[in-house]
Amino acid sequence: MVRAIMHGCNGKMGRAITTLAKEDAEVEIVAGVDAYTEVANEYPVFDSIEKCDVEADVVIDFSNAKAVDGLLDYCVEKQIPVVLCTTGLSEEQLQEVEEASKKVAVLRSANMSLGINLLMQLLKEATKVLSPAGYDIEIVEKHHNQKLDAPSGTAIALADSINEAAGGQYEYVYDRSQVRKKRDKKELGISAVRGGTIVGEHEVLFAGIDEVIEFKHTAYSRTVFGKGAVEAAKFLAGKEAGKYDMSDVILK
Ligand SMILES: NC(=O)C1=CN([C@@H]2O[C@H](COP(=O)(O)OP(=O)(O)OC[C@H]3O[C@@H](n4cnc5c(N)ncnc54)[C@H](O)[C@@H]3O)[C@@H](O)[C@H]2O)C=CC1
Ligand SMILES: O=C(O)C1=N[C@H](C(=O)O)C[C@H](O)C1
Repeated sequence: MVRAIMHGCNGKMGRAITTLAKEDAEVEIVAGVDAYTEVANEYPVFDSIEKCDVEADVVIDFSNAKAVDGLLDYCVEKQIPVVLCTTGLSEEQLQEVEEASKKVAVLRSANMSLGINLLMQLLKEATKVLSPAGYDIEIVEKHHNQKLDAPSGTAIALADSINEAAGGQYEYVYDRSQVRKKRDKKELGISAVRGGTIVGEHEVLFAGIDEVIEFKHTAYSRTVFGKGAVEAAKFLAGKEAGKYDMSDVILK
């Protein structure tokens, strides 16, 4: 049985994972952490990770970028592997993730779903053919109106997969409203839409002369992310220090 601390336990994803863990005989949430504690939970809940004194094999994190620094310090100090799913991390924080992964196992992924992780592989193949052929590449993501960060971590991760396959030639463009010039071939546009309760949509367009190829992933519920996170937690428990990602869990 893998004992997990749910960091961000009272948020949308924390609640989804609490439900999934109850149905899974191989994982148990032994404690939660959340800045919001005004609800009843079936496990002890602390209002900050530093206060959590419950023994565990892994931390699952879906919280807030501001909470990630303290979480990494805690996991390094207690030597607990961490599945880091929070998005919107700064460049400095990504560097801290690198440093932490030298001392403890860290699995960071902006998207825990099987579909998006497969899409990242497919995009690399498409890019190798369509980028040299001059196709323009644009990403459009849509999310609910409660989301704090934009563009989504997934949109950036999809762009990074494309750029890796293209030898790093693309520059990401998030806003065209301040310039009056034609699109450069080396641009990779990323646009964010926010509204209602959209769980998560990502579209990648390869636009050429007289044809457009579109890849689209739609998440219809948070369960797709939750299932991936639970599998990642089981995979990461007991692993040695290092940087892991979802391809280690689901695409091997
Ligand atoms: N990697 C993936 O597959 C996915 C990542 N996410 C990301 O996960 C994060 C959380 O998403 P949601 O659950 O939708 O957000 P949410 O806003 O519903 O939940 C976040 C929770 O974190 C809590 N929190 C805030 N500060 C905290 C702190 N210092 N310590 C502990 N808890 C704290 C909040 O009180 C809240 O309950 C976001 O960054 C989101 O983009 C969301 C879905 C999938
Ligand atoms: O905040 C969300 O909801 C989501 N965030 C992740 C992201 O930023 O990519 C993943 C998913 O799309 C849902």
